[in-house]
Amino acid sequence: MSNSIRILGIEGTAWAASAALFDAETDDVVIETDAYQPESGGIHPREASEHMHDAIPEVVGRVLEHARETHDGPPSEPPVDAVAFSRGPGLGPCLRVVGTAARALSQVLEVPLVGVNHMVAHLEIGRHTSGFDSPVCLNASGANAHLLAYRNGRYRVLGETMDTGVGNSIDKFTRHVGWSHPGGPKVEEAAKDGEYVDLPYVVKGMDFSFSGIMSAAKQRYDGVSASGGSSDSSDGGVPVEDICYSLQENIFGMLTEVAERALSLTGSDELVLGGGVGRNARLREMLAEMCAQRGADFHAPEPRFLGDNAGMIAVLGAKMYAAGDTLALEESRVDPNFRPDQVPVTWRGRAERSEDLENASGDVRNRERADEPELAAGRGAGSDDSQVRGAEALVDLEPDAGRVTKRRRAKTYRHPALDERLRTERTTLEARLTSLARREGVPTPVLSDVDRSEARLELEYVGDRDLQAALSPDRVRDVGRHLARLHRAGFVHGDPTTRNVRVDGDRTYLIDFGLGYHTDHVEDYAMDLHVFDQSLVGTADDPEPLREAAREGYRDVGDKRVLERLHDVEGRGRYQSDT
Ligand SMILES: C[C@@H](O)[C@H](NC(=O)OP(=O)(O)OC[C@H]1O[C@@H](n2cnc3c(N)ncnc32)[C@H](O)[C@@H]1O)C(=O)O
Ligand SMILES: Nc1ncnc2c1ncn2[C@@H]1O[C@H](COP(=O)(O)OP(=O)(O)OP(=O)(O)O)[C@@H](O)[C@H]1O
Ligand SMILES: [Fe+2]
Repeated sequence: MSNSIRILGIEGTAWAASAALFDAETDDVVIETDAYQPESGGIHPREASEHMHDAIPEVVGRVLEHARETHDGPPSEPPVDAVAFSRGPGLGPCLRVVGTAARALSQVLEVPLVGVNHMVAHLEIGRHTSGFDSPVCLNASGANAHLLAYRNGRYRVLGETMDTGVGNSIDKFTRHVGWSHPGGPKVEEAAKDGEYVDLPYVVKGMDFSFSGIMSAAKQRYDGVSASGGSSDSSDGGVPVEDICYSLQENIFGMLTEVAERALSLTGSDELVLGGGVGRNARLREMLAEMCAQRGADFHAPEPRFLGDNAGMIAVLGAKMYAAGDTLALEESRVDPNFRPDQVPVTWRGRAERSEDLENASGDVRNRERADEPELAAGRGAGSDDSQVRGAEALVDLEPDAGRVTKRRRAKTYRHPALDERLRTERTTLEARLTSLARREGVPTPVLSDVDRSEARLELEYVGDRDLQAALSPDRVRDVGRHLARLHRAGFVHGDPTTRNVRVDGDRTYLIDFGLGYHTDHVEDYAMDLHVFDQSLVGTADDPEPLREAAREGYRDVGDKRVLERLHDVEGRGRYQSDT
């Protein structure tokens, strides 16, 4: 391998026609971007692909010219070592233009082709610029929103949006109020003059959904109450700046909460942010504050690396190229539904620590660690044996007295009104559903005291370990049965992870019902099971037998329509076009 790698990156999944040159020796990234601006409405796939068709050759031409000017070798040598391009996810018509351009360039320049997953690139650019070794990543982009963490050769999706991406949701609201695309920056600007109004807030384990909050936002703007009736104020609706402010508080509060839950579940103390919505200062502020309070490190790349850009494609392309991860022309098809967990991660570890890339990184701290650390059970910073810090609460453990005290402390990153509402609601629900579950034959701790105003619960100490530390098919099957019993009784747990199950020999107890709620929708039951399934995938070395056991247990007691729906939930491609 040569002692310096130079990669031409090409991006064009939706709106950014972009090319970049990454020089691994100097760590320089030169990016040329030509943005597609719809004349009205959101992104039209056909118009966007026409933009790619015109703009990609131009941005590539400029970057190649720069590559030639800065190339040391003889003019007969190609000015770059490989061409990297976004293979997906994205809009099919756009991806095809980019794929065709990349293939042609690789043939003309006689250099290999590297096919990059755009979402993994959003993550890896943060890992590259921070020097973090194994961070949790929050991707907050237009068409996506998800949490990723590395485990056993893949980036696992720990949690994601159950409907549209975060940026697209915001853009739909701004279209409704007549603002031009993209809406995100306009919401950020308007929010500066806003005050807080109540809007829905939906997280399910580490998954979340935006559809409810978005339709409520539109209705309140229009002056229609959620029940369909009277006006919100005399001039028709809630002032738009109040809605923008509150949208940011709730949506970014949700993203920050799930990010904290992912840090807690994985035991990681590093978070990176990726995606265009990451340009929002309020989102970055919330994430930074949450991390500071947990004693975790937070990193957001500079703005040019957050929104779609070819720089991130070139940087990940260089790592893949160094690992020998190139594509033959005949297997270089684009994939509009390319999920990040489909990508075999070839470049981490030995290949990445090749001298070239090691020297190239601006900040090399943490790079020396011997092996890839596995995701570990996390007890949170500063805890000792008698106190556990969960993602939400501080739990004092008194096993000898057979008692635990759980306090939901204020989260200062959240708006105080929202924080108060969530803590009271969840404490009340946890008390009610913990008892209700036991009546349905599901082992849970007995509740001895509740103080709603202090968001404090006193509960029986149960089990001697978390399921996370004692995974077995029998126990997991038991949990499958428990969930089916709850669902038969018309409610969900809301956060059934391997840390919210306590184990005592063969017996398994469900704890932490604060995200539960009453519902008769098959979709909600399937989601509950999906959260458990995701937590098995996120924490077990060999999750398959456990996932099967969970389904078996559920099948013993529950409604098979829920398992059928689970299959749909899992198969749903989350990439949705914006139109
Ligand atoms: C697959 C790919 O095409 C797609 N890319 C994408 O969505 O572009 P990206 O640049 O990551 O994000 C654009 C979104 O980012 C939002 N955005 C940009 N600046 C913002 C800001 N200051 N506040 C809030 N949202 C912002 C825009 O409104 C828009 O919805 C993706 O990564 O999901
Ligand atoms: N009743 C109990 N008996 C024994 N241990 C408990 C009990 N309740 C909680 N714990 C311990 O404390 C940990 C955190 O509790 P809990 O899940 O209720 O808090 P949390 O902040 O909601 O956590 P998270 O949101 O991360 O799931 C549990 O994983 C478990 O190890
Ligand atoms: Fe993107």
